[in-house]
Amino acid sequence: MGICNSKPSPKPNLFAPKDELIEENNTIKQPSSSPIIQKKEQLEEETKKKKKDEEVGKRSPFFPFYSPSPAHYLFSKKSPAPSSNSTTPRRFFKRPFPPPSPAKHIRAVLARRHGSVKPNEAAIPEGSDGEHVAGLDKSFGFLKNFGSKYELGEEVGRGHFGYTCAAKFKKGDLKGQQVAVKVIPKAKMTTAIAIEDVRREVKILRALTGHDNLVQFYDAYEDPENVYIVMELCEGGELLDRILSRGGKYSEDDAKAVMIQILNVVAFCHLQGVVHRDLKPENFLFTSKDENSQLKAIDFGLSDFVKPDERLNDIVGSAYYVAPEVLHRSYSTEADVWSIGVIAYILLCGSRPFWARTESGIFRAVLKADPSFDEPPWPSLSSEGKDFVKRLLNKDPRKRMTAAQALSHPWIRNYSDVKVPLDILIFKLMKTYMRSSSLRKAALRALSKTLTVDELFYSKEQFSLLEPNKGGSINLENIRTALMKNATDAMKESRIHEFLPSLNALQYRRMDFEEFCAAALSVHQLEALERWEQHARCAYEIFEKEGNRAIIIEELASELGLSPSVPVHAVLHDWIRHTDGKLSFLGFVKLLHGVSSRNIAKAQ
Ligand SMILES: Nc1ncnc2c1ncn2[C@@H]1O[C@H](COP(=O)(O)OP(=O)(O)OP(=O)(O)O)[C@@H](O)[C@H]1O
Ligand SMILES: [Ca+2]
Ligand SMILES: [Ca+2]
Repeated sequence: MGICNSKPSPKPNLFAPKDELIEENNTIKQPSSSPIIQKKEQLEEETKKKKKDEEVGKRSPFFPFYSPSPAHYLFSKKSPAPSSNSTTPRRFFKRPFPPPSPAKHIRAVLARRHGSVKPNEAAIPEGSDGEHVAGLDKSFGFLKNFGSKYELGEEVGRGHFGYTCAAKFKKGDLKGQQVAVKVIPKAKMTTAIAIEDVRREVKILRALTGHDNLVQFYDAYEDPENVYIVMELCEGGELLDRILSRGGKYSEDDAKAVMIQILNVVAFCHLQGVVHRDLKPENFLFTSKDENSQLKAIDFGLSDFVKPDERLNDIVGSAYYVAPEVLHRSYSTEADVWSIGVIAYILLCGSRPFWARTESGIFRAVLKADPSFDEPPWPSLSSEGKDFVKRLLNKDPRKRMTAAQALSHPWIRNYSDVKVPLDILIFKLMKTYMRSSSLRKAALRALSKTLTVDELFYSKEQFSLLEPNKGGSINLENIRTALMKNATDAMKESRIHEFLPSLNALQYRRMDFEEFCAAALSVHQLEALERWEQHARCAYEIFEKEGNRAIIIEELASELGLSPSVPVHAVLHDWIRHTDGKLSFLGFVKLLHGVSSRNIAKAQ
């Protein structure tokens, strides 16, 4: 192993069109004025004004991180009034200026969830008491005695769906102990989707709670007016506030410490089959004001369960953090990793990678523009740091690192003793591998032999998490044990059911590390590397010696499982070398990618 070991060189940086990404307006810097509190209509007004100002050559006076929806700040009791000193110091520092990201979710989603505008979905009007809307069942089966157990205190935060208060236990052993309570008014739940979202938020919190970097969930209550989600109180404020209080930038080491915690919890969620869908600095809270305080993921309000082969299609999230494939309506857990890439980019340079004044402008940038790595401070940052961010922000989800892979990236793993968690991806890859033809397995094996020691770090970690026997091999039982060990109680059954059947062949035989490297190898990810061509050439040489054999077109077609409708001679003509009837380099690379009648038909 370790035949190809050239280093990747940085990718060329293409700038976003100037009218979309206006750098000078996209940097986190200290505010020059009191908070700008904008309602949506106000904002549209101001955006228009801004455009006009620019047309006449004036520089916009607005703070760079403009927020199209400031509901959070509008209603926060603690938000400092303009030029007022009467607020608490925390608040003063907390919100001296608008947030660097739109707290709001993508407009269409909000509209749908709140039932305002969706042409083909009957929006049910709110009842006069804001609670009983015809046909909607707003009972959740949660506990009913919230008021007798807790005493609500001051508000600590607010979002689009509810507000969060500190609260205390009224009696019992825990009397006086503080918790946080997210209060979601039932009056706001005006569609079945909105109700289902709350149900799912609680279900997911309940299923996932227990991870160090996930807010501890205690219980959910309801009364005729509200749903109450009781959880641990995080007193250190949002990650967003820390970014702002540092003037927007983190040192590489400080950014790593934050990234490790974010990646850890997200890898965990993905392993459990949950995609968060709203990762942004507002949704990570510090437990205390301490510099080294632990970070916790919150707000699973847009999260969903996703099965291994399933693609989700609803456009959900917050504009600056939304992944391109979400906008294309076909996505899975990789979309969260993109959002982490956006957070990493912001942490390291203080600007957003995709910026525009309008939501559609942001979407265009996300789909088309490459973020800049040329402007300060990027030239002075480590090449590993840049490589890390670029691999999170790959527009092709198949080529993007997973959260567990990101924890294995040299930029992170050399920082401290990071424990790499079990990666959902290896189960997906192994599943595909087990279904592949013997010819493809041989090709993958050849490719895996070209991996460098560095590139094998991740596979080694994953393999050891599957706890091989003394002989260094795994079977179905090892995989079952690892899944059981890593799944939460709520998820055990579903995860086992989702993965084990496809790996059934390992009931009767074992898999050693060498084969595991081939099985758990993502050709798409390797293809994203600068040195892909080299890997492929080296692998072909190995394949020539170890796996290549003369094959006739019909046999190849049946190995590939092509349907009889595919004109095999026309399609596979170049896949076979005419001199000796063995697989050509082209055929080899195609085989590595795996083919199906469908993508062959598409390529025609
Ligand atoms: N456990 C907690 N401890 C302290 N503060 C919290 C806690 N949970 C939430 N908050 C505060 O309340 C705010 C709103 O909570 P959350 O994000 O869950 O609400 P939301 O209505 O779903 O928001 P969004 O508009 O982002 O969807 C958070 O940004 C945070 O400042
Ligand atoms: Ca939130
Ligand atoms: Ca939310």
